[in-house]
Amino acid sequence: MIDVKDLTFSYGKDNQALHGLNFIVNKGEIFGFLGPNGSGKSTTQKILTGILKGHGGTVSLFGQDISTVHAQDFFQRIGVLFEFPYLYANLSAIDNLKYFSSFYPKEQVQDPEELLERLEFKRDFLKKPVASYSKGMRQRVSMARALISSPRLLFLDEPISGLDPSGAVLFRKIIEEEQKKGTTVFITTQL
Ligand SMILES: Nc1ncnc2c1ncn2[C@@H]1O[C@H](COP(=O)(O)OP(=O)(O)OP(=O)(O)O)[C@@H](O)[C@H]1O
Repeated sequence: MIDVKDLTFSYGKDNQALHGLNFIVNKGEIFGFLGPNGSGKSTTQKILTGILKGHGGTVSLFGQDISTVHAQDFFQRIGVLFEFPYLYANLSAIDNLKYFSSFYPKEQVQDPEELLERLEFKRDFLKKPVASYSKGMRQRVSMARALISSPRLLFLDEPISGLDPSGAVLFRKIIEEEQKKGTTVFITTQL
């Protein structure tokens, strides 16, 4: 599902973040990508999810080199939970999810309300703006955003950050449920 060969990346001339990284993730695996602060985890995930361009080496997802795949086709097949939640602060959880769903074919999209219920999101806040949410609530909406398109490949950057212990247990359960459906999960986390 993921094949990374000799991956290199530099921020500018003198700041090489990745020096020849190699790994393979098989279909249906939950793959933990671990490393201390500054070791290049987020940089790698950003390259794998098409956000950061200009890498050296090759990255293949679904058996295709990502630099040759059409952007829309690529984004419709993956789900991403970012390190910093990319949500619209003035929109509610439901409206954020409706907006992000509009980028995917209808038959692929999950019902936002059902998804948030699965993530044990407080019903009272469904229609309140994201700006009024706690960190854990935002993380639940971000997870819903990653799952909204029923992706076959899921990238999760520090998924349990900001969650209390019961939230962390819930997220682990959801990740395992996704794996049982055949989804491949790439989890970035610190050591
Ligand atoms: N936007 C950027 N501009 C310049 N250098 C960057 C940028 N983002 C990351 N770096 C550098 O690239 C290297 C890898 O950083 P990266 O954020 O990928 O590591 P990380 O393993 O995800 O760290 P953390 O666990 O702290 O999130 C670091 O030396 C960092 O300073």
